[in-house]
Amino acid sequence: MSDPALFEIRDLTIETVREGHRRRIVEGMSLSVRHGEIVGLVGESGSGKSISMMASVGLAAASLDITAGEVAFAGRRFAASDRRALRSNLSHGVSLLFQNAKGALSPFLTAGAQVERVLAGRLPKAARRREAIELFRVCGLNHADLADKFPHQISGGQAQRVAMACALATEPRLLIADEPTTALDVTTERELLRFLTRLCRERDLAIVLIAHNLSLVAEYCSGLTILHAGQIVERGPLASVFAEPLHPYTQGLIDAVPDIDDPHELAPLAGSVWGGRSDIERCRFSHRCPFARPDCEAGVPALLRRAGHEVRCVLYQEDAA
Ligand SMILES: Nc1ncnc2c1ncn2[C@@H]1O[C@H](COP(=O)(O)OP(=O)(O)OP(=O)(O)O)[C@@H](O)[C@H]1O
Repeated sequence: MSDPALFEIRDLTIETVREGHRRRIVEGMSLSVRHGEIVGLVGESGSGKSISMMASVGLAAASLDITAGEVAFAGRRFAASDRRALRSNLSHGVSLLFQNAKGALSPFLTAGAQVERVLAGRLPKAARRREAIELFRVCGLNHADLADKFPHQISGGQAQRVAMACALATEPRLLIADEPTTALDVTTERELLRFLTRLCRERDLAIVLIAHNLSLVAEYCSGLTILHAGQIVERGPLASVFAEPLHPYTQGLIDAVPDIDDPHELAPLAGSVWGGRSDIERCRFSHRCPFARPDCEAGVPALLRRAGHEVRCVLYQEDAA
């Protein structure tokens, strides 16, 4: 029997009302992560990655309507609309890591105090210093050198590691890392992601890695979900999606990745994420798709199993019949 999921989102739908019009910003989003697994959630800016993950832990803004969906964590199920139940049940097992830690850390607390402040939630005062030293070590930081420094006195990479130490201080089983390396240079980015991969193995920590950059995800994740305008267009084991990307959007994202062994002109994707018609149920990529045809706007294509993973595109509907 396969390992059951630690964390699962099923059919999450999020709506907003703007100028009297109801707008579905996430539609039927699902995602599953097993213990110790890293899965990537990829899509362009505005495609709904952050909002889906925030909603799944009860942190969606009050102005958003969670109209459908369920979240399961460590064997317990919750309605996705029950923000309070999600927050109180997931806050101990799930940590969040964002980009630009330097901006997110309190400028008035030293690096050591930031970590100890989180530890105060589960340890008596006397034990906090020892645990902070250990968390600094785990995150590749020297406590003696850095604990008394304020965020503006350390580098971006060090600040991100302090944020990671804060995230680990609650002993999470799942880390949601929302573009954690966007503000860092390429070398520090790789270092941090290698470090996260090691953590996964050593602590059985599961990670949802949110990213724009498909090449980054390709190196570190075992599963991949691709989101466009709030709809999943393709998902499955990373190796399978890369071996045979089926959706024109996935193909476009892959074509936009530079390849040192196969230099090619990078083709930016035409159009914008939310540029198409919003008054009908449709494939939300149709207005940008080079293969678009009338039935793309005749409803939302089903997610179908093809070539070892799943794809949502009318190009593959006929052979399903
Ligand atoms: N509180 C909110 N109220 C209304 N709309 C929102 C709210 N938060 C986000 N949105 C909209 O939801 C859509 C998805 O936003 P989201 O931040 O999830 O995108 P993303 O894929 O994470 O993008 P990025 O990579 O830039 O962070 C966007 O169109 C955004 O404008």
